[in-house]
Amino acid sequence: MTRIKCCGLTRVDDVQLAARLGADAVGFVLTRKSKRFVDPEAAARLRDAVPPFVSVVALVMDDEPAYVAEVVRVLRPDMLQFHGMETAAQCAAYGVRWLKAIAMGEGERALARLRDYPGAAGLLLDGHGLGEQGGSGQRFDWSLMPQDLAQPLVLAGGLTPANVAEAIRVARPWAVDVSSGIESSPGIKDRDKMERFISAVRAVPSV
Ligand SMILES: O=C(O)c1ccccc1NCC(=O)[C@H](O)[C@H](O)COP(=O)(O)O
Repeated sequence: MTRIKCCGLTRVDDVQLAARLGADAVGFVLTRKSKRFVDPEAAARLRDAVPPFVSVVALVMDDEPAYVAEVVRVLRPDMLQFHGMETAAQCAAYGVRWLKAIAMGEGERALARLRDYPGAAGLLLDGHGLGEQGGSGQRFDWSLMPQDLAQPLVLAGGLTPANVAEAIRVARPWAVDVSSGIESSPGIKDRDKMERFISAVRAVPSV
């Protein structure tokens, strides 16, 4: 069964809907560089709407260590997701399990970076280019998804209700991550798109 993370949520209703529909994780974007930014206190209020057994992921991107520490203290996320140029040592500095996003926009050249984060709980392969932001709906060549890494891989970037089943068949990820593909505008999730996305993932037979 492919796990599902819905990212970039900013509203309690969207958090509750994602959980009700069966999302395994919800992501809050804590970096001020994002159109989906929520501050640590607002994210903590969203967290209070997350039921048991649904994971809370806090996304940061080249943010100051003191700010990331504040995010950890106020939000108490289950996991941090680093979306910038952070090193493995920087990601590991907070005593919280972490994911590292790898910018796959450069194609095959990006694959070398997958070996740089042995301590990550998982690697999230996203369609943006190095130094660019995620959450932009850019996809990459799914056939580049490695099948021989020990760490769980999360497929992200440009996934939609219409393409996610094919993406899973090609890339065979541990989990999928979606943001703009289930939105009506940045940070505002669309009920129908979210329902169709999660149904499409669940309809793919397990391998
Ligand atoms: O969502 C943002 O605005 C954002 C800003 C800066 C860094 C990362 C950001 N988002 C990452 C994600 O939401 C997802 O991990 C992923 O990129 C999927 O996005 P999408 O292609 O829109 O489905």
